[in-house]
Amino acid sequence: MNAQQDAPVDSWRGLPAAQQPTWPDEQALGGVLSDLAAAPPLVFAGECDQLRSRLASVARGDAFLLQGGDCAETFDAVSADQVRDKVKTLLQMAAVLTYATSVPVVKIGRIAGQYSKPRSQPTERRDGAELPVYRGDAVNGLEFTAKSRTPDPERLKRMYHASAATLNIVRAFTTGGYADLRQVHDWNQDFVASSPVGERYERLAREIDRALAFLQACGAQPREFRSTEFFSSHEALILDYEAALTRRDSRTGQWYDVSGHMIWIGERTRQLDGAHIEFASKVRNPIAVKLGPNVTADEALALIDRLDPDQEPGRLSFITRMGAGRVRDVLPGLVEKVTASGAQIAWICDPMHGNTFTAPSGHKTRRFDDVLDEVRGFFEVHRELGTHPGGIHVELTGEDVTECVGGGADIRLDDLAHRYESACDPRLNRYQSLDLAFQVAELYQDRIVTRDLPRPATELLAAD
Ligand SMILES: O=C[C@H](O)[C@H](O)COP(=O)(O)O
Ligand SMILES: C=C(OP(=O)(O)O)C(=O)O
Repeated sequence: MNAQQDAPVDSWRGLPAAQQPTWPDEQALGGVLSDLAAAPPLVFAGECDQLRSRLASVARGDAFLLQGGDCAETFDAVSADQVRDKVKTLLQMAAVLTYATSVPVVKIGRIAGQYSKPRSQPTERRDGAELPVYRGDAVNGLEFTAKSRTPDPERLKRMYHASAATLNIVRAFTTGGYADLRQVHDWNQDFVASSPVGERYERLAREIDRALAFLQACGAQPREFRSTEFFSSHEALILDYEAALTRRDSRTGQWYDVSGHMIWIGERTRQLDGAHIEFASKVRNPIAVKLGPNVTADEALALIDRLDPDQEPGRLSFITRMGAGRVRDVLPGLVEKVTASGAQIAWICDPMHGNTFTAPSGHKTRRFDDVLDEVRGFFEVHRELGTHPGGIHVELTGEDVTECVGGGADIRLDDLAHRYESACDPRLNRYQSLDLAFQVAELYQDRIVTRDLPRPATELLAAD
């Protein structure tokens, strides 16, 4: 790949760019950006193409997407154990979903680049003091002091190195034997045995067990048992960073943002005439856009015109985050109009961002039941319209944190302070994530039955 300086993708500059940090020292920023422009790519164009083709299957209804990870990654959490636990949780969820959906599950982490956050307010007040709000480790520190909250461009370099280290660990875990499907299934069985609501999931776990035993008895040792494809993604928020990591692909001459396989544009930065959409329109990565409850179908169609004018399946995904109370009202009109336009979009449900509230203790939190209800609404709408519920996008961690309430272990509002570690929004913990995967699996199986599609052959073997 050629370095970005050869012919920068520059058309976004000069357009209104929401949510950008105010760097105190432009010269220092310039130095950092030229170092980043000369740095090796974090991902390769061919890998982004591979993901685009996997997402094309999602858009066509032949695959399901599981995208998940931290709300905000932090530099301190770049450790083998923490990255492993996140990947492990996603692999466990994916195993259940693969069985239930009988289609490939495309796995994408909110990982190795999710270091910047759009915020509702520019400043935060505590005990009479007002300071700039925390915008993610790529920009400033979480600690409430003037020094820590001052944006520091050197952090962009730390983001690059943290992403590289994380990707290295992810690649090792997903291809080095750790992801072996039989081992992942053993972990799931442990979860079913130890979860207070595990009984509910026993049937599914037993069916998977039998399917694996059957394949083993047949002598099947597919490579896919031992390693798995796993892609990275993050919100493309700080455009100076993303542009510095944009390279021309020597094979095709096209531009790729090599900071991650998929990038998404958030609900707060998706203005049609804004810099983020312009930047995303110029790179060949698969792109996702978050759509909140106030989006109009015309806006969605205009986004397709800007980002996917050739209507290429896999190029564009819409991640809807309507809230449990709105999804059934807002989503149908949107899906109907987009489908009528002929565009093949992958529809993904983010059941987190429309369901946040502040607990009496002051913690931002989400109810597991609301999360599940939004996913249920998403499935209902797609079932009604005969369209494909393409996947879920979730904020989660592999740790036993107490940030969201409810789920099998029934975390209560009073428990939130016990282990609340998110640097920004609340994540499902490991148990809540697996609960969600089992429940989504059930929803998907209901859909298979409803649409009268063939049941998974392995399921027919499991005569309950
Ligand atoms: O993750 C999403 C946003 O960055 C986050 O919800 C914004 O939070 P705020 O409303 O506390 O700024
Ligand atoms: C900020 C985020 O979401 P949204 O843009 O949907 O608010 C996010 O997913 O981190």
